[in-house]
Amino acid sequence: MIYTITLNPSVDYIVEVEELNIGGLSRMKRDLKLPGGKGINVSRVLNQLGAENTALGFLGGFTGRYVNDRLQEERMSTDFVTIASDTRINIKLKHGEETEINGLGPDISEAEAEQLLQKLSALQKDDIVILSGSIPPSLGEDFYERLIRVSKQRGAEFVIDTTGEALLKALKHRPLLVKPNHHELAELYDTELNSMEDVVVYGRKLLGAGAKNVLVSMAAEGALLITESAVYHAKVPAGQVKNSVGAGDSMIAGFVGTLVKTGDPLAAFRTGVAAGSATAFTDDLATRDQIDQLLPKVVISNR
Ligand SMILES: Nc1ncnc2c1ncn2[C@@H]1O[C@H](COP(=O)(O)OP(=O)(O)O)[C@@H](O)[C@H]1O
Ligand SMILES: O=P(O)(O)OC[C@H]1O[C@](O)(COP(=O)(O)O)[C@@H](O)[C@@H]1O
Repeated sequence: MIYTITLNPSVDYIVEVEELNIGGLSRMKRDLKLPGGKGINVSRVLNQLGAENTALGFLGGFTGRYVNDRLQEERMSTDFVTIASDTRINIKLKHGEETEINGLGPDISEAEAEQLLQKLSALQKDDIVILSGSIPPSLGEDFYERLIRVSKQRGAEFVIDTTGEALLKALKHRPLLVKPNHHELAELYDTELNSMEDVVVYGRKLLGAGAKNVLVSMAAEGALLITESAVYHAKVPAGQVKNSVGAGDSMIAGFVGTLVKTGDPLAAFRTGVAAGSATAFTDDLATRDQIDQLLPKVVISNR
């Protein structure tokens, strides 16, 4: 069974303006509210792929109820801890470019945090826990490590998609997969990545530090899969980008969902890339049909 954990869900408020008048008034051309947060996005795409999973994390207030209602409409399996504070609202501003303003996240008490840790005591050997997104400051930077320790004690594997110290600290616990984008990878090692070779060199460092599989996503430039035995590059299929929010999460869902089903990292990579691109080419997250259509158009080569 796959579990996703979203410590910091959101209502993603997508706003499109013709022109952005900083310091003046801009009128919206279009707006859209979506249930967000990285693990929640992973769960929604896993559902599309028919991969059984349960979404865990914290939800609170009117925004938390909105996210929960939307997930129930999609008949998702969820087991969130209800918290006293409001789930955040993240602004995704489209004005030719995409500008994102993400909230820090709500206050979460130790008692609420403990409730989530308790839920992990039901994990079983070979379950997969996907830890995705930022940590609300009230939980403390080491919260992922607490979740990883409990997961490992129960014999579960884990995937982690976060940034900075929290990612570096997780590596020694041997994640099944990490998926930084190329900007996050550069930031992690305080460097600049000027070529694909540079990306491979720094991607391999993540492998050396403990990750079993490394995916480095590079938006329109595709992605790299780096394993102990090989390095592959995938070119993305052609298409019109509508909303790339959630592309990385979709990629993780495609990869993990297919790896669990087939045990084949290359098939998993192909589905991951197709799912990422299918999400970039649609307003909301990708559907199964959209992913299936792109699968044969993903070109993978050995590096
Ligand atoms: N502009 C795009 N065109 C085609 N595919 C894209 C585009 N943006 C993202 N994708 C797909 O989604 C994957 C993840 O996107 P990326 O933006 O790198 O991740 P993140 O959302 O984590 O920053 C990419 O590897 C690619 O397969
Ligand atoms: O927890 P963070 O890092 O603030 O990210 C949360 C945001 O990431 C998203 O999950 C999208 O992530 P990706 O575009 O990286 O896939 C949004 O739904 C959400 O607003």
